[in-house]
Amino acid sequence: MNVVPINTTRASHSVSVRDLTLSFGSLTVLGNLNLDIHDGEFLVLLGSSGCGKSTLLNCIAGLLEPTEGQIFIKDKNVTWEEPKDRGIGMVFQSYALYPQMTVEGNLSFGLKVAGMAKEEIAKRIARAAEILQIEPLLQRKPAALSGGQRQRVAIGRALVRDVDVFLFDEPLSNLDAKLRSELRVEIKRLHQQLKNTMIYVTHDQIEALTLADRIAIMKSGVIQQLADPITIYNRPNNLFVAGFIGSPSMNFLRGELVEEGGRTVFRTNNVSFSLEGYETSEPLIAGRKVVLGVRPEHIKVDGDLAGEEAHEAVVDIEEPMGADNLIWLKLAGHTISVRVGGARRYAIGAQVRLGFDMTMASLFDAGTEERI
Ligand SMILES: Nc1ncnc2c1ncn2[C@@H]1O[C@H](COP(=O)(O)OP(=O)(O)OP(=O)(O)O)[C@@H](O)[C@H]1O
Repeated sequence: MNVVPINTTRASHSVSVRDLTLSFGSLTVLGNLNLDIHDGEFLVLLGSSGCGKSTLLNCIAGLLEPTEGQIFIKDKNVTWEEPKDRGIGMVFQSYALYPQMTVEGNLSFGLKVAGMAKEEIAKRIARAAEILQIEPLLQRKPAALSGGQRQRVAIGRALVRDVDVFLFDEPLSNLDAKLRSELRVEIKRLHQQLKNTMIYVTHDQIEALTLADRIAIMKSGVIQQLADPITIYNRPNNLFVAGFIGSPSMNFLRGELVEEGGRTVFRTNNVSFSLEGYETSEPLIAGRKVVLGVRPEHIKVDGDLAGEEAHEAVVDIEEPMGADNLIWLKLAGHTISVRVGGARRYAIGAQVRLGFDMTMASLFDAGTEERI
């Protein structure tokens, strides 16, 4: 008889959240939430303000005690462990540096308190300073640092602790746009270099799409979809995810599935759209009220069309954005946006022909709002 050791049947999880419920009095912020984060994974918790992402991160960090459920880090049940005993390092939106200490003092403080040997502390600070390129700043105090430099020091403080898991709570949201994109690239490089598990909270979809191995997109304390960024972008689970990700937003057309010439087509305001190329494992049954979602870059205009079905539309307004030109058009009683190359310009009122790339479209049930 073959005996399979229990732990070989389980995937390697760095962090596991099991049936987590967190309530503040009568307000349940997280209800029965489950999430497994792989070893070395960069997981982004994404959602709008108040959806519970910081609450989830704080439960993992040990800053909030779950009402129910358990949390495992590296297969150890840490539900009742102190934050300092969880093998985590946390980086917050506010840098929380000690103003009276130098950068070096800030980096070494926690290690000194933990009683670490001087040589080991020096070694760790040198390594962190090199990785984060803050060597020239070590003797400065936080007041003499820019926001980006302060946040690097805050990351350094987590780095010197040599933790298994990094937790980031909107670390870039206090920085201006340019710094934010620079530090975003650095955090990505840091992850590629260290290969630690990182859990990163943000409401910024660009941060989520660019940094994440997987995104957990949340609404009202519930994970709506957990998948890699391309899947989230191209095959959103439901209307909420489809509308949250993408800028400008996906175009949504409300209508109905109808039978026409032996095929099921999408019909809205008396205009029919072929669904040829749309992939689904469900049968498309006539009579169902649906929402058709198409991203602005998945609509072909005039010369891009290659003999597929096309519809007349009228240019309403255009927004040139340099590399791209976003045109807003009236089509079948809807206003939709289409992304074309920056060099292509359209006169207001011009008539164009549009074709939807149904292989990239999304169809949702109008009632449940779930993907078909
Ligand atoms: N200590 C608390 N007492 C009562 N309610 C709280 C407490 N902390 C958070 N909440 C509530 O829990 C919900 C989730 O808050 P949380 O901070 O997790 O949201 P978030 O998604 O991180 O949003 P943000 O991006 O604004 O921080 C909110 O409705 C918030 O008002």
